[in-house]
Amino acid sequence: MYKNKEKEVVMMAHLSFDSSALKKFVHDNELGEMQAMVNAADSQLRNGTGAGADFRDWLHLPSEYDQEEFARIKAAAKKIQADSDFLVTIGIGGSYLGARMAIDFLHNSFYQAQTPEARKAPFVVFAGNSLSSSYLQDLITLIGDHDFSINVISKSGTTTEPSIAFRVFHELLVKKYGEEAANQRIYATTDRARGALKTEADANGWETFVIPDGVGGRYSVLTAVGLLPIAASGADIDQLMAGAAEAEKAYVDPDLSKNEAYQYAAYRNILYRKGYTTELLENYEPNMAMFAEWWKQLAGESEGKDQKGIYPSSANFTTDLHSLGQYIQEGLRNLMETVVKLDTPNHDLDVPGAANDLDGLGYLEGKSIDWVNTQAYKAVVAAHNAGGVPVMTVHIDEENEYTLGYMIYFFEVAMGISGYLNGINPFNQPGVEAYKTNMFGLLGKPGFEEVGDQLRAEMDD
Ligand SMILES: O=P(O)(O)OC[C@H]1O[C@](O)(CO)[C@@H](O)[C@@H]1O
Repeated sequence: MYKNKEKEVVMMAHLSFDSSALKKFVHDNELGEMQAMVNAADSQLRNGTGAGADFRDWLHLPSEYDQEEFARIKAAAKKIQADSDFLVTIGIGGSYLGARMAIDFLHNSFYQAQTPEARKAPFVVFAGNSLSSSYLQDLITLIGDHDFSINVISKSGTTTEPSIAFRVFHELLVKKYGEEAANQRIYATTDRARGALKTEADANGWETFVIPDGVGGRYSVLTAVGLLPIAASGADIDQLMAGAAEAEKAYVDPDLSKNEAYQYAAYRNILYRKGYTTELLENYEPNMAMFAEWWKQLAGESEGKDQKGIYPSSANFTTDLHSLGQYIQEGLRNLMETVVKLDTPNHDLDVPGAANDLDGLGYLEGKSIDWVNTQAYKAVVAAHNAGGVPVMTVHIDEENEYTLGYMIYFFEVAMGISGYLNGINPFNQPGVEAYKTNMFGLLGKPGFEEVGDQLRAEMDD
């Protein structure tokens, strides 16, 4: 494995935030001048004096997680591993993205195509995150006669997409195993006491796990929402929580010279006020593409409200340098970039030699491919910087559970601070109801008839 001394230092830090490429965009005095505002945001977040204070329980999840529930999650994961080839994980938004990104991040890039023996765990598949009938049928076909279990995840228990998918897979499960045995294969992650799913689970004896009241969907990956599917996939959730717990300690001091998560929040705010209104989260590892999708919900639902907020987008490098790269270099100058850069890959290879040198790559013969990747990253930072795009970098040492837990907490705490810095409630999401109301109207849901009539009339116009 390729390592150097500099990387060893980074490894000890697990994660480090690098703002050195911002010099052209942010003066030296500006960060310090944010300190008073950051102190106020910190107080809102830590003391519950800000809007949305009831949804801050994610802050102490890593250190205070219910140990009885944690043990049950691990036991359920073991049972699923023993009796299932597939775990159908049903949920959407915060009830989906965390588990999905973590499983991609923590496993072989071709996890999905591995044999069960190589994977040493069931194939965790996802449903209920779209309304595509083809997707559902393709998944049914993939599962075929294999053994499977279901983890249905919904705080409300009435979200349309997962509810439909759950009906489909529940029916399939009962058909395959009979009602009683099917009930032993359903794991419901939902509200502690209320809601449709909790009621149904209790009535049927399904094992249930809790989405705590004070944790919103996008902050729930370190609850059973993420932990059960992640554990079932064979990943080490003890290490995931240990990394997050370390970050919980690391990002507690509001002093901007010490707290890198707060620095990130402050720099985003400084840049946003200068007109950099879109942020691209970028990676140089294909298995981090879903991490950006998780981050987009975290940032978008937390900050995009009251007609303001940074628009969260993403790009996957180096592939998107050959598509979005043109726009980033020369398009509308409202972009900022945050790169998640992996410093030590799980595997490294050398560029092979070739008898002839027709592709002109001879000069790279014997060089590590990760070294090439890192030079590409450095080259892109310099090019985008010159082109007028501020770039920040979050360096992570390795792709493992510990680092992922650490990074999850880094971004969560940064978004909380960032939201308060922008004068909004970072923990609600009132805007997501608008499409639901219209959809319910068009679908004819009882109580929404008037909306439906009005929409149909407008559409006929
Ligand atoms: O867990 P539920 O209630 O099904 O909600 C799923 C997702 O829907 C939202 O409420 C809004 O779309 C998200 O915040 C949440 O993560």
